[in-house]
Amino acid sequence: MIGGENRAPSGWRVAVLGGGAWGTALALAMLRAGHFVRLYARDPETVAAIDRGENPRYLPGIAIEPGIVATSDIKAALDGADCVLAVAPAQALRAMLAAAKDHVPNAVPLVLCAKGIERDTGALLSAIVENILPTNPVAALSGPSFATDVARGLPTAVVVAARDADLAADLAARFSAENLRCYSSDDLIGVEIGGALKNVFAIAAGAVTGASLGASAQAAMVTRGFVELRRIGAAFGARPETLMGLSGLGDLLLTCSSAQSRNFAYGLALGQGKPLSGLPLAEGVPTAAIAARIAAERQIDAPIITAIAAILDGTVTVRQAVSALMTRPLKTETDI
Ligand SMILES: NC(=O)c1ccc[n+]([C@@H]2O[C@H](COP(=O)([O-])OP(=O)(O)OC[C@H]3O[C@@H](n4cnc5c(N)ncnc54)[C@H](O)[C@@H]3O)[C@@H](O)[C@H]2O)c1
Ligand SMILES: O=P(O)(O)OC[C@H](O)CO
Repeated sequence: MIGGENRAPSGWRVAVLGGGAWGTALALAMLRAGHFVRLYARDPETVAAIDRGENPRYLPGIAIEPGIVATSDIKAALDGADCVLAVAPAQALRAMLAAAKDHVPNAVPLVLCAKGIERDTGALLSAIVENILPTNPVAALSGPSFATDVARGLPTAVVVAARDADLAADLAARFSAENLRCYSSDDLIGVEIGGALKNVFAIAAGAVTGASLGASAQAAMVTRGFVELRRIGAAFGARPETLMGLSGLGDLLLTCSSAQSRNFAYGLALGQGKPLSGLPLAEGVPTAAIAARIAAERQIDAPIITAIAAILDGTVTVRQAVSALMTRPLKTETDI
């Protein structure tokens, strides 16, 4: 057991796994919601920095208020946890859960906070949890929420989803605080799909801006991208109203309109022909590849996703992709 527990009587012991931008911001959000928070960061330098009240690598310039117990010992982070937030990048989730597996208390909720689809398998992140931790109920927290905004305590609304509506509502109530408003949903798959696919379109939006294709092209891309998101969502059984909500349309609008988004910034560099190596995490890169494969396998018309995947793997240039998209056979707009 780690010392220094200071949770409110009604608070939970929340284990946050992942010491990057989002893990640190969510640890702060959980602290402000009255929980006792342990933050697992595999990098001891991050642990030392959080102990000093900062995380300069991932949240530069943001003060980390005292109260978070940081550790690079995953067993200690999980000991006695009432709830676990998984905040490693999507492609690292399986490895992190494998390391956590023997220490996650039985039956406590595992809340997915990453946004992506596993590139090698096409698995949604909830399927990975259900495979590795079959006795832990899965939830997902998603929606338009930049880590810096949440860490600064700026007003933010997200959705917490679980297959069990009562669990989703309970988690949403426990996670909400003055400046974090959590809606609940029982459409876990819908929330996952929206959060994963919006990253691909954020890259596309950045590329449109970077290549100076104009505001009209930007609006067209976001609108038609949302059609693709809805098509793929439907194939996975997502409810349309979920895709219209915070985790789908809401997050699409945020990340397609702000260079604060790392996916948008990645696309911007792509469109400008700048080097891509060394840029921060852009979850849309692996998700584009697997989403294009899923669309092809399931015969879902997803030309923008396919174009972004082809640009990212170097098969076509941005200009060639735009030309191909603009000269596709005409169709009715409502033909989704
Ligand atoms: N940053 C945001 O604004 C934000 C907001 C909402 C959702 N998200 C999502 O949260 C997820 C994480 O993003 P982030 O912003 O924290 O990324 P980040 O690059 O800031 O940090 C990633 C962290 O994960 C850790 N990590 C990587 N592999 C690991 C492993 N196998 N085991 C343990 N830790 C591992 C890294 O050490 C790092 O601390 C992504 O899916 C992202 O889409 C991010
Ligand atoms: O910086 P991005 O592009 O990873 O986006 C962060 C969040 O997903 C925004 O909701």
